[in-house]
Amino acid sequence: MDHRKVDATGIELLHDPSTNKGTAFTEAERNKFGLNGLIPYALETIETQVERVMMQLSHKHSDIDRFVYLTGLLDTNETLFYRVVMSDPVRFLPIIYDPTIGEACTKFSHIMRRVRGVYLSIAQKGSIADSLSHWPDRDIRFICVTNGGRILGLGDIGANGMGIPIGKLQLYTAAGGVPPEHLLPLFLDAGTDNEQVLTDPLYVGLRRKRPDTETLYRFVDEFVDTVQQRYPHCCLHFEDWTGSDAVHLLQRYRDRACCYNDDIQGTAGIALAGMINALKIKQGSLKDEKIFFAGAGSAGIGLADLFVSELVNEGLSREEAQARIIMFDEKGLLVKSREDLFDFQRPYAHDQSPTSQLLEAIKTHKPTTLIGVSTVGQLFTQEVVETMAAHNPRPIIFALSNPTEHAECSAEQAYSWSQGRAIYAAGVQFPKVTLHGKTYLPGQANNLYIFPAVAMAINATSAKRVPDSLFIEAARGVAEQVGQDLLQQGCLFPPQSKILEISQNTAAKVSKKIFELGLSTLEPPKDFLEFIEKHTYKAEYLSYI
Ligand SMILES: NC(=O)C1=CN([C@@H]2O[C@H](COP(=O)(O)OP(=O)(O)OC[C@H]3O[C@@H](n4cnc5c(N)ncnc54)[C@H](OP(=O)(O)O)[C@@H]3O)[C@@H](O)[C@H]2O)C=CC1
Ligand SMILES: CC(=O)C(=O)O
Ligand SMILES: [Mg+2]
Repeated sequence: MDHRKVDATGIELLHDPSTNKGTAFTEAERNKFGLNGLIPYALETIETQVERVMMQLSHKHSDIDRFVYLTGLLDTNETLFYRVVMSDPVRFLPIIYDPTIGEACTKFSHIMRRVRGVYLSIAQKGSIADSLSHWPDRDIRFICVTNGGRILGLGDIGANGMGIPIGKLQLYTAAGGVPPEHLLPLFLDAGTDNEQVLTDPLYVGLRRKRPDTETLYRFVDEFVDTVQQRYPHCCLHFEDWTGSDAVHLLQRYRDRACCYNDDIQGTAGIALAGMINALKIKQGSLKDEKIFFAGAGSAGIGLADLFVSELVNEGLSREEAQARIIMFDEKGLLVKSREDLFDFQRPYAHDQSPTSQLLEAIKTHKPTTLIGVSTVGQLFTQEVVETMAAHNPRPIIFALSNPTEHAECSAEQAYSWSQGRAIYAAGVQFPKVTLHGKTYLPGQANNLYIFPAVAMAINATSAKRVPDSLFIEAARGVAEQVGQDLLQQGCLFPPQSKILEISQNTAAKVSKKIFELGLSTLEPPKDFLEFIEKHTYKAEYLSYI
């Protein structure tokens, strides 16, 4: 058993979830650390403790109850929490993450028991350094930060959105093997425009409307500067910001800080992985795809930009690549004559006639791929899917919006409305579908395959920056781990039962790229997988000295 030096004793040791082992403290530890009398007599193994957790979970009747129970476990015994979750990722990822986390966020202020992470409010602007200094002096390597501006497809839910950084960082460990002591979830509270939230008597955030963009960005500047001073090796992970802020803040910091935006870059990575494998199924090439995006926000733009980069890698000019992409938002097609577009949307506004009708736009443009990043559940109606199937022998349809009720169409709808011809994936894991005797296995096109692996690579290499090319590498790494057996059933992504192993393989590839790009000052390892494995967290109790 590996050793760990601890300073705490007695109750303090038991009440710190990162040191607590409960009934698994050994006799020697009980004697040495003043634990006798504080723990029942039995000396248990972690396996027995897992058995007890599973038994308690079997008495819960809904996923939100299981979420609350597991959150309580994390607050009590971190090692046991990760041991349970990592023992069966297929069962537990949908509980601690998407889709249950969507419900947990909407109820965040109501189900809250113990606070987790750091909350910095714009009301305390000017004193961020002081507030951040209250967090224990730890080697923080990653901060996942949101302002709750666009949580999944749920819109602005203010401080209730803190559930997302907490959940994303749990996946860093459970799916990517990044040690939990390096992780800090953080909420930048600049208010909310959501009236229902503002008038909820139990709401835990700042009760005021969001400020103008300039005021918000000055607040974020102060935050980024403070983090760089206090945690010089920290990578900032931006998550679920309002679309235009997400894109603009990434542009603002990407060249001067180690940071990335998961909705923009991580989502693009998983969509590219899906596309690589969809093209294997239809035996096509990316150059021949005409890609239609329903949604032109942070995820849509991130995907479009990464596809363009990949097409440029394949020899197309940037303009030729951009011409293969059509975008459609709440107001309709992105066309040159529109005056309401953001700078980052303009490259995708073509010289076309405007329309606000999705079906009409799809009929006119006859795309080969349709990607939903609109936040709008059921946007892909039967007619939309049938039109895609009428123009394409194998239409590619990705319904990426989360959680489940926000998916643009379900797996069953996509397969049945296309007579089983759609190559389909969604942001959530839909169950398999049997149609006319054939079984289809929809994959989960979720950035969960990308951000834990990229984070692990950044952690192991101490990378200084996080360029888009790392996400292209991650996409290739994920795509190549999907066997022919899965592709034959229409599944574009690797099995989540092996998520840690998959992330390690992906991280090995990404870390090699980090060294090639000169983004790490460490000595490159001979064996990248072994290098990643050495950095991987194991949910095992250490022996305390
Ligand atoms: N599967 C995954 O891994 C991921 C999934 N997502 C999901 O993608 C969705 C979008 O995220 P994100 O891009 O960050 O959000 P944004 O708010 O930045 O963008 C949403 C976009 O959808 C457009 N839109 C709204 N209503 C419609 C409509 N009826 N028809 C067409 N477009 C519409 C908006 O237009 P306008 O600006 O005009 O309102 C905007 O362009 C979310 O539901 C999120 O859960 C995000 C990241 C990862
Ligand atoms: C998965 C994710 O990041 C989102 O839906 O925003
Ligand atoms: Mg997100």
